[in-house]
Amino acid sequence: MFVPGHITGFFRIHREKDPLRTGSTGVGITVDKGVTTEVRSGEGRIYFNDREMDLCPTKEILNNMGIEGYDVIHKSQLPLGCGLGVSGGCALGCAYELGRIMDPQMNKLELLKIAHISEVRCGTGLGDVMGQYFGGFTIRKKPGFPPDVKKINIKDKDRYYIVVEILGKRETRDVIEDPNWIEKINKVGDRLLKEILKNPTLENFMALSYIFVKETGLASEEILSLCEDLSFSRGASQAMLGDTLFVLCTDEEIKDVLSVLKNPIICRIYEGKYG
Ligand SMILES: Nc1ncnc2c1ncn2[C@@H]1O[C@H](COP(=O)(O)OP(=O)(O)OP(=O)(O)O)[C@@H](O)[C@H]1O
Ligand SMILES: CC(C)(CO)[C@@H](O)C(=O)[O-]
Repeated sequence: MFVPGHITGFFRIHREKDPLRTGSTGVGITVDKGVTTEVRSGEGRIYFNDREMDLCPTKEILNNMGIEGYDVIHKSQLPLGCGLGVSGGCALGCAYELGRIMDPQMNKLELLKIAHISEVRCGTGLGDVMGQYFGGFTIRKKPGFPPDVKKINIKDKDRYYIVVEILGKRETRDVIEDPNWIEKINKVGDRLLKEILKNPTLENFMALSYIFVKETGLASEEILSLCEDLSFSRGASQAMLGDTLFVLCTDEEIKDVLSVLKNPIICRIYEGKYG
């Protein structure tokens, strides 16, 4: 099954003892590049782009669902650890494929729940699977489970591109479990969430995402400087939580956007839903 990549522009961390109540509020968007997951009879091995790997969320789901005798095969168009929600895509894909084997009638929200818990336990995500489940441009109004997600209709979706440039890797866990970062993220994230709800447009999402990375200090100098160079586009910011730039632009702007970047990945907005 294909699960799209997900980019969070800004967020707030909510941490509780119960992993179901732990999560993030915030805003993100799914793109048409992502992860495809298959399961085959095997010995519980996990493969990511043909490499055997102990990928924490996938392993957690295999253990949680207590299903034996299968290997999980992830093929991803995007790398892990770059703020593109790839670990969440692996988690949701794995839960769905195992669910299909265990009980084809299994409630999809139950599978989303299993994927969310695995992301929280591994420290690899707080809200990506929610955005991936609903698809498109989403505002996560409440953290964790059950999801309270507002899906925003995008007028003229096909006019837009999301262009991504990966500059490096960053482990999500190093940020979301650090009290100093949590304090900064939550202060700014709370305020911006109120702002987006007043005017939930893609352009406002990009503008607020840029304010978020500037005010929290999460962006590198290189990314901030690229964002300045891309000010002619519909907006540019850093994908949470990676050393990755993302840009919103239209057909008319894309040529100039690409001329600023070295290794751009050109994506479209993906609005498919899994529920
Ligand atoms: N070779 C590897 N073997 C095992 N685990 C790996 C390997 N490479 C990466 N990982 C794991 O993959 C996970 C990547 O999670 P992370 O949340 O940082 O990335 P992401 O989901 O792609 O991005 P984000 O959550 O920021 O959108 C981490 O748990 C990391 O330890
Ligand atoms: C924590 C996070 C930014 C990591 O990708 C994401 O899971 C989110 O928005 O909750």
